[in-house]
Amino acid sequence: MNNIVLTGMPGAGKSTIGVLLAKVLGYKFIDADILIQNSQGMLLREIIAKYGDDGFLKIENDVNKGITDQHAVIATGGSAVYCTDAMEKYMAEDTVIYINLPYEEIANRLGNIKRRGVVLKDGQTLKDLYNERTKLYEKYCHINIKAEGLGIEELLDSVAGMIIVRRDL
Ligand SMILES: Nc1ncnc2c1ncn2[C@@H]1O[C@H](COP(=O)(O)OP(=O)(O)O)[C@@H](O)[C@H]1O
Ligand SMILES: O=C(O)C1=C[C@@H](OP(=O)(O)O)[C@@H](O)[C@H](O)C1
Ligand SMILES: [Mg+2]
Repeated sequence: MNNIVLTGMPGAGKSTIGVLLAKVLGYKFIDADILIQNSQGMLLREIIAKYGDDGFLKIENDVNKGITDQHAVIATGGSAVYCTDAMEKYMAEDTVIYINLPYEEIANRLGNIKRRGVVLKDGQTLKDLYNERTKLYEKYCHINIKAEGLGIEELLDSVAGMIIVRRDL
């Protein structure tokens, strides 16, 4: 097993869990969103405003594909699931974990999603986005964690447990 890659909707807790998981496993922690910001010297929402959704996704694909670290927990951004090359590389080389939450729980966590910077087409609602992405998160994962109602520590235990089971297979 190489890297652990966390995917899921914005607000699912990828970044929060990722850093804690890295400590538990003794791995490095990489937040792909921070790599994207550093690569452009701009905030995510500024990159989206400047280059549009497609331009942002190209940068996101390149940044994720370009990660060469090993033994790292990688928190991807929610839109990484559209980055086909990067997701295929992650699926081939790493363990991809989808943090799967019901729509209502995501909606409650995301107040102003525009401020965070989300790849959302004009007229598309959060619900539309959730439905569109769910199929992709399910396609590009090795482990689908049902995280409904789990607090941070409970989710951490669940994810770490699944990784240990998979290692033992
Ligand atoms: N298991 C959890 N239960 C409740 N709130 C959580 C949980 N995990 C994360 N959060 C909260 O949800 C918000 C989004 O978390 P974040 O880690 O930034 O998500 P992501 O990286 O998936 O977008 C934060 O306010 C965080 O504190
Ligand atoms: O889902 C999205 O469209 C996005 C999620 C963000 O990351 P988080 O999932 O960590 O919030 C970030 O990559 C970018 O602003 C786009
Ligand atoms: Mg994040």
